[in-house]
Amino acid sequence: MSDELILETLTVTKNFFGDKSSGVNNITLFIPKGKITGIVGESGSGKTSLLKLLSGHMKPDSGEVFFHGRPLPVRSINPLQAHTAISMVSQDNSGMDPNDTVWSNMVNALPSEDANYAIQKVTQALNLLGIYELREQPFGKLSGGEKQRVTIANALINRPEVLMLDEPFNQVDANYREGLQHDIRQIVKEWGVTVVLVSHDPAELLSMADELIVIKEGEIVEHGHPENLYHSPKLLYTAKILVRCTELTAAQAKICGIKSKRATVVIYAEHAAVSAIGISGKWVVKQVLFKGFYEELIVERNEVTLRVLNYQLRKYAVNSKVSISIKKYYEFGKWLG
Ligand SMILES: Nc1ncnc2c1ncn2[C@@H]1O[C@H](COP(=O)(O)OP(=O)(O)OP(=O)(O)O)[C@@H](O)[C@H]1O
Repeated sequence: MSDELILETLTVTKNFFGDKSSGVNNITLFIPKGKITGIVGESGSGKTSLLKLLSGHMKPDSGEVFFHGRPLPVRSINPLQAHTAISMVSQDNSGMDPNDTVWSNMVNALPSEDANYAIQKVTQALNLLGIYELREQPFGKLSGGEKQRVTIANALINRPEVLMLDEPFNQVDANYREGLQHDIRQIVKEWGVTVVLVSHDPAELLSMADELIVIKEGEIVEHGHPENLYHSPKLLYTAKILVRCTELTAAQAKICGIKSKRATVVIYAEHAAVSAIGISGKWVVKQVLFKGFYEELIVERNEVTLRVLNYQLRKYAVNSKVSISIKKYYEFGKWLG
């Protein structure tokens, strides 16, 4: 059964300088209802522009955005029902007054002047994100992570159908980040809210998103289920964004024992195994990066540098000689770059 769609774009283009060098170009996409769609791409590829177009914050030069199958007009001073159904959390917490308390900030954002209604809504939203105790704090005095929680609570206050999140976890430490990710997944499950998530963190996108859209120079270049994109990327660009990997030329790949006629060979860190014994032992450990329950080794041979995962902690010291075996590799032609 195919997913019900909530947002669609049809050949949407928005350029800032009259040519294709900025913004987004000719984008047709479908956002499934009640799912988390992740948008990934290098810096400046057009992710935020796309969110603004999808939420009616920006008018396309051409093409159309549809919400529930109907054209979505650009926002004006009096927002339409469709606009209140789409809530956006931007990177800069804009819209929050740093000198005002969390409570006042949130009450002020509500359209109704009914005090009981406001108390109920704000209390609900703060509890949802587990931050009711922050209500009397000035927004500007909160930590980065607390600010993010408040901004997300504020965006959820009117129970939107779609929540757009533009790098919502970038100021948050690892523990807090996981808690916030968990809460958002819970809200998606319980409310059936649709999330569109822009992030630079591949681990976050792979674990949170149901669908991933890869964007490059303002165009969608690949899309699909995160697991499929991780294991079978069509483009080198996608592999480099999502995976801890090493990119080699065909000549460099030869040093790893790989014969390839393609322009580029990519080796994922988890597909290279290290051992202290073996016929070659020609690789030298250059760096040992402690990662908790595993290490990432940077090994070198004839100026070829590889990233390798190692689960036998402290087994290999810097400058020791090791053997490397490659279990799997990916080849990319020039035209797929
Ligand atoms: N209001 C604007 N005026 C002029 N150029 C803009 C404007 N907004 C975006 N751009 C340009 O359009 C391109 C895409 O920008 P956008 O912010 O959408 O990228 P992004 O993928 O979100 O980047 P990042 O990951 O760095 O946040 C960039 O070259 C940017 O400079």
